[in-house]
This record gives sequence, structure tokens and C-alpha cells, in this order.
Amino acid sequence: MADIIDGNAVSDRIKDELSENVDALADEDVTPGLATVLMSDDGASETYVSMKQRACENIGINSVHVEIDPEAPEQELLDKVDELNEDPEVHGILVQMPVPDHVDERKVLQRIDPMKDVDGFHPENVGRLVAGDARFKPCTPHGVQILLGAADVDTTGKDVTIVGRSNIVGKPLANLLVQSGENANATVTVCHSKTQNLEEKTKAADIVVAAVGVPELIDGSMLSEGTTVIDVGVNRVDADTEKGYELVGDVEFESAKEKADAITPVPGGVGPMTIAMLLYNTVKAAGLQHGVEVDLPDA
Ligand SMILES: Nc1nc(=O)c2c([nH]1)NC[C@@H]1CN(c3ccc(C(=O)N[C@@H](CCC(=O)O)C(=O)O)cc3)C=[N+]21
Repeated sequence: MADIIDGNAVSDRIKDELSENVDALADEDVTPGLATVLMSDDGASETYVSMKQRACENIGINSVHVEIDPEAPEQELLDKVDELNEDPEVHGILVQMPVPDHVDERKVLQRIDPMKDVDGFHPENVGRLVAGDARFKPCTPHGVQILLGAADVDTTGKDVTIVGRSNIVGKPLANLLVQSGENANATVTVCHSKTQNLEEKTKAADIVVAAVGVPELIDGSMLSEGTTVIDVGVNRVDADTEKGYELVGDVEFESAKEKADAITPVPGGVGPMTIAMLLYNTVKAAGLQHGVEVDLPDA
């Protein structure tokens, strides 16, 4: 039976440390500010954005929220980004993804000032990350790295199989894990929908990271005994609950935990880490923009 890796506990520890950084910035008359922009009426997106705002407020980060009508022209979003780029009280800008189909996501990401790009999705920041000189590590991959470190899973020399090749999780995580340094130095295999013999790749891994957005795609039969399993999926599936849905990961938890040595649950695993690392990047952004050195939590 696997140990359960507690993402809530680790994210609480990071947030406590960040709140000390916020106090230190206050001594320099700096209050970090995050702007969240939502152009969607999707329920899950609304939930996530409000969780991010609440998390900011809890540690003393200013949060500004902007809603744009999902039917509005693309230009309205671009103009808003320009305005936030110019606002000295806003150190981080997060445009919640996905944006509506008539809006060009790449255009939006390129419009955000790279110094305020706390998601780490701007091409300049992607390039820096790939070159091993990350400014803002994307929140979910960074959260996975910290979670592995906190669970005492040594990645050095290990075989990591990542299932999923998104720009948000799979690709940046693969880049981070192959680099030298803390919670890295791994040998990485990236799998996707066209991968042959997926099971062969997951079985060969010391660590499996599932980030495909397919509910319960990976089950215990696809894992070797003793594997560490990191489940990045947060899928809402219809269920007979008060909310009408339940959250399941990309991993079938019950069968996977019989095989795994350690496993993250959903909810309470990677999700809370994503939010903690967004706060981390916002504090870092504020420090960079004001030339104040901030002693951020490790890794
Ligand atoms: N520009 C942008 N940046 C993002 O970082 C971003 C985004 N767009 N679009 C959507 C995804 C998704 N995402 C999550 C964050 C936290 C939880 C989280 O904390 N989940 C809780 C449960 C939440 C619930 O109860 O619904 C948990 O896993 O324990 C989940 C998902 C950030 N995203």
C-alpha cells in the first residue's frame, strides 16, 4: 500500500514561508499584486480563479480580478492586458485558460509583459526555461518538483514517464526534470495519444506523472510495484453528489495505490501545489520589479 503524498500540507508549508516573504517586502513598502483575468463562464474556471484570489488574500498579496464577457472581441482582452502591464501595483498577470475559440491564445500570452508572466507561458520565459535559466517556472510542473522533494523521492538518475505533452504541464515538466539541479537529473520519457505500448513505458518507470486530462486512464495494471505516482489530472465527472460531479484524476487511485510506493490523491495532491507556486511566482515578480532580494522557499 502506497504512502499518500499530502499536497495540502506541502502547499500550506510553502504558503507559510511565502507569507514571511510578503512581510519582508512590506518592510520595503512593496505589496505584491496579482491580476487574474477570466474570459469564460465555465464553472471550473470560475472556481479555480476564485481559489487563486482567496489564496493571495490569505498571505497578504493584493488580488485584482477582471472579468471579460466571453462574447467580447479579442481586442478587449488585449487592451486589458496592456492596461495591467502598465499598472505598477500589478506584479503578476494570469489570464485563465482556456480562452474562447475566437481569441488567439498565443497572441494573448505574447502580450503579457514577460516580467509579469507568473504562469511562465510567454515565449521568452519558455525559452529561458528550456535553456536552464528559468525566470518563472510554470506553476504545475514546479509544484510537482517541490512535491517530489517534500516526499523524499530522489529523481536523480531515475526513469520518469510523463503521460501528456501539453505546453502547461508535460513539456515544461520534462524540460525541468532532465536539467541538472535539485529535484531533477532524471531520464524522461514523454508519452501522448500516439504513443505505442503506453503500458510498457509506464511499467518501466520509477516515477509516473499523469497529465493528460483523461479520467482514470492509468490504472494499477500499468504500473510496476514500488512506483511513485503523481496525478496531475483534475477531471470533473458526473456523479450523484450535491454538486452533481466529483473530481477524479488521470489515475485510477484504488488500483494504483496497491502497486505504488507513494501516490498523490485528487483532490489534495498537485492542485493545491499549483496555487502555492502561483503565489511563489507573484512574490518573486514583485521582488524583481522592485529590485528587492527575496529569500524564496527552496527549489
Ligand atoms: N492561466 C492559467 N493558469 C493556470 O494555472 C490554470 C489555468 N490557466 N487554467 C486551468 C488550470 C487548472 N488549474 C488548477 C489549479 C488548482 C487546482 C486545485 O487546487 N484543485 C483542488 C480541488 C479544487 C476543486 O475542488 O475543484 C485539488 O486538486 O485539491 C486545480 C486546477 C490551474 N490552471
